[in-house]
Amino acid sequence: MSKISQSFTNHKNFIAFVTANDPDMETTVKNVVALAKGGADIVEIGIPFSDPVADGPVIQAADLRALRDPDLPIEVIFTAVKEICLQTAVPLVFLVYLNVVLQYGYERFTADCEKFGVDGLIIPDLPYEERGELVSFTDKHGLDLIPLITVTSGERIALIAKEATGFIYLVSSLGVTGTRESFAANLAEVVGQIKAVTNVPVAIGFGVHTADQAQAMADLADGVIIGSACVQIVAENGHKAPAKLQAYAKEISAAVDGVSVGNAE
Ligand SMILES: O=P(O)(O)OC[C@@H](O)[C@@H](O)c1c[nH]c2ccccc12
Repeated sequence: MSKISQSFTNHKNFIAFVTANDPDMETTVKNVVALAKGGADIVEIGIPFSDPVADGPVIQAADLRALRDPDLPIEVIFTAVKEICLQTAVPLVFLVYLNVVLQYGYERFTADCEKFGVDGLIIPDLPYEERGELVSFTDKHGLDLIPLITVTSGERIALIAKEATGFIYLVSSLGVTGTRESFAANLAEVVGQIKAVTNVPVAIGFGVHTADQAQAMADLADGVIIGSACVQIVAENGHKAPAKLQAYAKEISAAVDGVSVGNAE
């Protein structure tokens, strides 16, 4: 069992997201460590990208801040990962657009993930049909390739779920990342469809920001993912973000931990 799926054993997960190099790499390292200290069970690190099509305004703005230095080499992000791993054992996932991985090269990218301590990848613009080639490399290097499932995918749900490792990222509602007040009405039903074909844990993301919402999502599934709300804390607090993120993670993980594991099984 992978380090990522293991983290769901007997326990609902809070998965946090921050963009790398926002506002700088040193703060990113501190932010990830602070989220883990506050109780985040997994941390997603976003690799900044010039055309983040799945992202709403908050994460787009973070990408712009991170890319003010347009030649940010991926190597710098790998070095930061190594630094993070010296300070915390929290599983790490890269949220990365396909073009970045293609440019760096499938073998080199996945080998470096293994070498520096990344446990999984989420590639929002990688279509299910095109994951085959990459899977041979993620398998070779012990990485989970975490698929996104949307509530509209109908019969595709079973197809995608069956191949998943690590966890399944269930997108709470159509559109781009960013905080919301309501979610697709049939989330429980979709979780049921996924559970019918796989034991891989399901975490729900897109739009969640309050402790109450996090609790409701953890109640429906095995975990909850929060991105834009964390990134907004970074935007508002800059170098002082680590302490604020730690406090926020503490509040969210208390809400998520309060949900008993029997749900959504
Ligand atoms: O920002 P939100 O609405 O809390 O959603 C999580 C999300 O930020 C994170 O998982 C993510 C960041 N960029 C993405 C692109 C596609 C899918 C998911 C993501």
